[in-house]
Amino acid sequence: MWRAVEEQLGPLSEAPMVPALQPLVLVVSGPSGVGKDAVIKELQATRPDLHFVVTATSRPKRPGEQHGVDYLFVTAQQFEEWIAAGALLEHAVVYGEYKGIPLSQVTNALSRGTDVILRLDVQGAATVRRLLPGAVLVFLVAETEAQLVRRLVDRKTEPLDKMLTRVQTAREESKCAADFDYVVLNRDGELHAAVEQLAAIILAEKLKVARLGLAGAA
Ligand SMILES: Nc1ncnc2c1ncn2[C@@H]1O[C@H](COP(=O)(O)OP(=O)(O)OP(=O)(O)O)[C@@H](O)[C@H]1O
Repeated sequence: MWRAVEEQLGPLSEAPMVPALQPLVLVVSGPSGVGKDAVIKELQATRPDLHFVVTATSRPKRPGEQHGVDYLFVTAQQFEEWIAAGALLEHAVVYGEYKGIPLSQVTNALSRGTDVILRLDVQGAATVRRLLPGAVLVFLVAETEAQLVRRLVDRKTEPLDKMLTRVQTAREESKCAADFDYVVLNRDGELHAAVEQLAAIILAEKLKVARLGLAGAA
């Protein structure tokens, strides 16, 4: 039968129908207190195949945070040297402290074929959209503004003046969802559901025809 098919239609190709999946860059963003760190930590626990970029910051460590794990805690001077050397993909002053993404972490992971997860504030996400147009941008939201502030208050990491700035900024940033590709609702007590949704986004994005280079291939 095989031979008959080949005789009628010519040799049957053993070439893969689908090229190897390309690594992607996924940005998790959203206002302060929405749960970016919490969601990323939970995703990290189940997905050793992803590279979670360790953001550099000049802000002081919060209790329980570890250098090189939660953030790279560096001095403002070190930060400025990195900026001058072009060693950061993106950087900004957020609530009076530097935050930035070491470029080498991103390029090294992508060249190994590994997907990269970035945690960025809203202005950083906009910068990455310009620099890496293929990046997938996810906007995390809480159920309500009140819920977001409850989380920040319960976290007990900000004094009142910093809290006011964060809530005011969150008000503005909450209007930015339209600049993102996906919105994920991080409901209180349902972190796991938000993490599952992120994993679903990663999978769907990797299988997109355009990303596989198949668009217009016919
Ligand atoms: N789904 C959830 N249910 C209950 N608590 C949550 C949930 N998600 C996050 N939290 C808690 O809310 C607080 C804020 O979360 P987290 O620190 O991850 O926010 P963030 O977006 O990273 O904030 P920032 O930008 O200020 O660093 C933390 O104490 C975290 O444990």
